[in-house]
Amino acid sequence: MAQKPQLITTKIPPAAPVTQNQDLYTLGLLFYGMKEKILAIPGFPSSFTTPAPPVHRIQAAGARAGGLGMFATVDLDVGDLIVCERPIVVAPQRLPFPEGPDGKAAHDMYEMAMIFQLGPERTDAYFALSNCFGKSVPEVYGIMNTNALPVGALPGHDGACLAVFKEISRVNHSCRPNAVYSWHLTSFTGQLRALQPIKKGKQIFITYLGIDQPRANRQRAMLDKFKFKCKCGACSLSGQYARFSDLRRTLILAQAYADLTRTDADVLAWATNPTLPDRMLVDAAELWLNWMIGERSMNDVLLPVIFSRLCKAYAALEDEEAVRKYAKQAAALETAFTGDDGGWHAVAAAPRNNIWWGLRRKARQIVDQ
Ligand SMILES: C[S@@+](CC[C@H](N)C(=O)[O-])C[C@H]1O[C@@H](n2cnc3c(N)ncnc32)[C@H](O)[C@@H]1O
Repeated sequence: MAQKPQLITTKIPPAAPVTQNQDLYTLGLLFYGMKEKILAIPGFPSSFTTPAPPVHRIQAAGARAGGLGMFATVDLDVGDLIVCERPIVVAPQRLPFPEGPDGKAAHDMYEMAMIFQLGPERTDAYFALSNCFGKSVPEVYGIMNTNALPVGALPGHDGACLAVFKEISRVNHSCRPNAVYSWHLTSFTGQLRALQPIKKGKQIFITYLGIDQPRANRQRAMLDKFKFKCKCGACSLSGQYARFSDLRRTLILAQAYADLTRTDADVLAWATNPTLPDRMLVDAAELWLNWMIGERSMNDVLLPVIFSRLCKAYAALEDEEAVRKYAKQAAALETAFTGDDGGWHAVAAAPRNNIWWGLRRKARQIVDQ
């Protein structure tokens, strides 16, 4: 019979800096062998910085989202780092907890191990987080499922893993988010960045689940997984505005899949065929971009494709201003999603230094000869 994977509780990174700063280490509820593979990542753990003094505050969230929430304490621009932190706990998404009385014993054991290894401050921070499952599941598990954010696959385990944070886990959900969370493996941190300009005093929202879905699907999923009825701006629309929003989101999702299969070949086909209208590609790409911005549904698959098309097509049309504008916008959003501009600042700095530059004119010259 196959051996069941063994779960252990362990500190990551190693305990050395713990005495100086409790916030530097994470408790891993991991399968045996994972910790060694994580520690073997080249450069692990890399250092990280977070804004000091902080640019956010945790306070009562108000009517639209229950309990506490995170608020900006300064004006923030697209791509600005709001907070970077090591999680309190990481764990595989699917924990092989046994059912029945054995399951209760296993939870009690993990709870004890967590409290023992986390120390009082981090334990208090963990158990102060919200638990939307009440007493229907053991508390450690309820808090984990209410607050965990994705960290993808960690070395040594094929399935998805999750992380619970002291600060980032306080961010409420909106189907029109103004911030985005991302995970950085080498520094073992979660990062929160602005997805649009956020004014001082405004609440910061991320999205918990895919939001390129009609409202009914989003609300069902939110109720199922997080036990609340979303009352965000998009969910509060009525009549034709609600139908329009549903339609736009459905089309954005469909387009994201369609654009995945496209390559530069169709940009080249347009650029080198002067009989096709000049604005054929840019009109379509600007429509998708405006819809995404209108819904604040920045599909991270579609967005790079759209910006890449816009910059190539406007370079082919020799519109320096437009290339610069879209490359700057792409740099800010790419930074928001990944922490890195993805090379877009270089495109913005030299719009003519681009193999697509002037392709339409050259194609016309060839036809005219
Ligand atoms: C990760 S916690 C967010 C922080 C939480 N509000 C707190 O007080 O710690 C997730 C829980 O917050 C609440 N929540 C988050 N977004 C919400 C929203 N848009 N509307 C209502 N409740 C929301 C729900 O109870 C949900 O289960």
